[in-house]
Amino acid sequence: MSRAVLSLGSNLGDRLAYLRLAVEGLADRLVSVSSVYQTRPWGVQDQPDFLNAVCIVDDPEADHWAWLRAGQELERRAGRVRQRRWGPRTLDVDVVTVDGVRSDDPELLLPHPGTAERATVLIPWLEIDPAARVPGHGRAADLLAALPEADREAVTPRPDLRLWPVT
Ligand SMILES: Nc1ncnc2c1ncn2[C@@H]1O[C@H](COP(=O)(O)OP(=O)(O)OP(=O)(O)O)[C@@H](O)[C@H]1O
Ligand SMILES: Nc1nc2c(c(=O)[nH]1)N=C(CO)CN2
Repeated sequence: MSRAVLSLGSNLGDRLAYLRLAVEGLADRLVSVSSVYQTRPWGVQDQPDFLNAVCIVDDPEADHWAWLRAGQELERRAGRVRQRRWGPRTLDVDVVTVDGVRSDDPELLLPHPGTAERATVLIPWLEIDPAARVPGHGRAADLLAALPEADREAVTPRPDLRLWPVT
């Protein structure tokens, strides 16, 4: 069994449609999907706000590389053009964790290196798994509590945007 946590983000075009495309592409492996959050950009700040969400997926056949490929295939379907690091994108799928796997291969770093500092990942993840842990870093709830208040305030729930189920 392989259970992965995937972070979804979009800040170009029809952002909700791109997040839905990702969730629909994962539908047969979905365990749970967070609400949608509107988030101020970190990294490169002169770009539009993101919509972010996190989903938990499960597939007995999939190893961590399979989850990376699945995410990249979804980005391809969303017509993602790889431009600058941390820049705007139609769809970003990051593999946050896969079970307790640790990897320092630059093609697939696990857990995803930004996780412990990103309220945009921790808040949606904790919504669907309050006991979440980042391998090597501890409880997601403690990591979130240690972030500056401004980081947490930059993440706003958007209950008006339904991601899953779509109907
Ligand atoms: N855990 C991971 N999830 C997704 N991609 C990863 C992961 N670890 C390494 N990568 C690699 O990162 C590259 C994609 O980076 P990308 O352009 O999406 O970075 P970014 O989204 O701008 O920044 P960040 O990864 O810090 O969010 C791919 O080549 C992929 O192989
Ligand atoms: N708020 C927010 N900012 C970002 C995000 C993201 O998903 N949400 N992703 C980035 C590239 O990985 C860069 N900046």
